[in-house]
Amino acid sequence: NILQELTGNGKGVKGDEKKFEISKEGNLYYLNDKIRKISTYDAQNQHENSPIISGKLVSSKTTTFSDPSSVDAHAYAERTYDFYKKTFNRDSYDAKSSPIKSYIHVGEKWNNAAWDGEKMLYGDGDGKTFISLAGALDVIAHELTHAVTQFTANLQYRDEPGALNESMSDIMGVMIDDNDWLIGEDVYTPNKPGDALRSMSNPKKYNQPDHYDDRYTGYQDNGGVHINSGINNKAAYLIAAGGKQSSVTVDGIGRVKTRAIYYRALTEYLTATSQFIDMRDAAIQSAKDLYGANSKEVKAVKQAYDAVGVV
Ligand SMILES: O=C(NO)[C@]12CC[C@H](CC1)C2
Ligand SMILES: [Zn+2]
Repeated sequence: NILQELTGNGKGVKGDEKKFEISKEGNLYYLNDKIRKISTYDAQNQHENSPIISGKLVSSKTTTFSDPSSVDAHAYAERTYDFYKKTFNRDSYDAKSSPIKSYIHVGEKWNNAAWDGEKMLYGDGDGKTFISLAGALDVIAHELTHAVTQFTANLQYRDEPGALNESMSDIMGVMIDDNDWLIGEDVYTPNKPGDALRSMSNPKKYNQPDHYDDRYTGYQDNGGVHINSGINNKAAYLIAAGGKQSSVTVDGIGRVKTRAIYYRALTEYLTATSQFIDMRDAAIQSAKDLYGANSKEVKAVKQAYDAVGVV
């Protein structure tokens, strides 16, 4: 049976008008997209580590929704769902059209967002480091890509596999969001325009390494998962945009082919314990599968991993 489409509207975290799919039960409207199976809940500031975050499905007396975090969490989850379906023909994070549940207002001024293994959690931010983290499409795509990774390569969340896990989420985050190579810029430091949490084109700008010889080998951050992701992020940037690093020149192949290579590597070749060298091999093999063994795309992948010292 074809579900009747019902369109809701509201202003997002940045004050921009958005439209999205809702449903009506009785005399209330709900953030429940029955077509994509996406629903959005208010966690009412329950702590992010509480075992079970019960939440209230966001409702409204009219088709207009007034909570900006709920508007963006819902609309951006739809955008991410559509990106994966259209770009990779993947139906939700598990490719089995599992429902996507998002919880906003998690914690107190929580400067974070997370996929907790079964649902999306968004903090409101403290208003200085972050504003509501639901307000950035690249953050939502980053988090939902953690879910995709969990159901595919399932890269362990520590050391080199963990940095690759993080990098995959950054790569898909920038691919879906817009034509920049920045992560979190829409919700990071509201009083400092023009900065970002991370840069894939210039990881060092935000204290990430861009070469394997400079990798972090300590114990913080699960063995540097948000630090060493910069190395693979730079490689992905170079494959797409081209450039020169450590006297290696890469001839870029564009964002569309780059994301196809990484999606294929993630879903066909990477495993839970893949190291950076395995990422290089998986990307080369994926490029061969997609474009041919002697293609310029394969050449670009090899050059990029040479440039970041993963050889
Ligand atoms: O990289 C992350 N999680 O693994 C972040 C940290 C701040 C943004 C929301 C979640 C990105
Ligand atoms: Zn992450």
